[in-house]
Amino acid sequence: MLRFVQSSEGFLLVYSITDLRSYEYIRHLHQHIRKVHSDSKIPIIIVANKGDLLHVRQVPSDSGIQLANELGCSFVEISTSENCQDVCDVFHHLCKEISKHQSTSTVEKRRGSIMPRPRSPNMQDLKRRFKQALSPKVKASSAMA
Ligand SMILES: Nc1nc2c(ncn2[C@@H]2O[C@H](COP(=O)(O)OP(=O)(O)OP(=O)(O)O)[C@@H](O)[C@H]2O)c(=O)[nH]1
Repeated sequence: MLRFVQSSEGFLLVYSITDLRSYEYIRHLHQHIRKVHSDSKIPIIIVANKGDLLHVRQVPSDSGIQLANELGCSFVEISTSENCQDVCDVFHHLCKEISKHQSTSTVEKRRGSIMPRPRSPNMQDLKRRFKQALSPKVKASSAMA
């Protein structure tokens, strides 16, 4: 699993709204991703599946939203069996987030590689440094006199 997490550029963390344990496991998966990827902005979407099984729901939508906010992820509730378009949309959304993330991190890397130009010394600074350099000599010569 580590190998897959390392080589991935984005994640869909899926739980079932009918299974509280699968929801609780999301936090653990998220921690694992964070350990492997130091980049805190790697795209992660939390997906609540089986949205059609409302009569056996164990996880309210609000809990999913709350968790996603807390972990800084996107959130969507879907039903893979009722609406396969939802599945396409989730993957599409993830791909968009990955490409956005990659373009911003490339810009940041470029910015980081540009060395700041050394500031040329201004006259005030030169005067101050000149005085500083002279002052021990002045003291020494007055002590001799
Ligand atoms: N009603 C409903 N059933 C679903 C949905 N998604 C998957 N299922 C059903 O849930 C069962 C398990 O689906 P799998 O794709 O095998 O997924 P799994 O990870 O093994 O999931 P679990 O067995 O539920 O832990 C299958 O019978 C699917 O048809 C959904 O959105 N709604």
